[in-house]
Amino acid sequence: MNIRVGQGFDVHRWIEGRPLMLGGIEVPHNQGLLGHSDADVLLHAICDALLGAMGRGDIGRHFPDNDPHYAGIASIKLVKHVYGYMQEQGWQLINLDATVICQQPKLAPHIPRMETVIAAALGCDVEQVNVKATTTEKLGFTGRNEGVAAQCVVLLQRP
Ligand SMILES: Nc1ccn([C@@H]2O[C@H](COP(=O)(O)O)[C@@H](O)[C@H]2O)c(=O)n1
Ligand SMILES: C[C@@]1(CO)OP(=O)(O)OP(=O)(O)OC[C@H]1O
Repeated sequence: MNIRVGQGFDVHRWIEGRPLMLGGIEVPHNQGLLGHSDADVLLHAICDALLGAMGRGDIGRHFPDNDPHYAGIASIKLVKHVYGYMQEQGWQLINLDATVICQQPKLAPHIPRMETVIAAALGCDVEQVNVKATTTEKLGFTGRNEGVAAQCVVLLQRP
């Protein structure tokens, strides 16, 4: 049995006039995040954690941010693509634990739906997926509402 850990981290800046996509769902808010894709910072951290565990680089290597094909793309499609690599190489998710770091909005009410969408994209049970949220107590760039950060740790196994 081969077991490997992976971690991912990403940051996107707040911007007016875009929907806020987080964890594959639209969270009602007066701002969204800037990015080449839909800027779903949580899903990007998840992609990087999975790619890291597999030893396959990072999200920008697979989905370059200067490729028009990925302009505005729903990041859940990128997660599904990464899941395709996992299947090709025989990797199974043991568990995924992620944290979204932002001062606002309050994410707790939306987290169960994010976990359901993420688990569906990764072909696993929702019990294998845990999403958390924290503020930074108004400190730093997240505390000043300049952007949102996310981090993720995954454990994969290959029988
Ligand atoms: N954007 C956020 C941030 C936090 N939460 C929830 O509030 C709890 C307390 O957060 P602190 O940063 O004050 O420790 C946290 O554990 C989350 O449950 C949230 O929903 N959305
Ligand atoms: C998701 C991708 C897709 O082009 O673009 P962005 O939305 O800019 O996101 P980022 O985390 O900066 O870079 C990764 C890219 O792969």
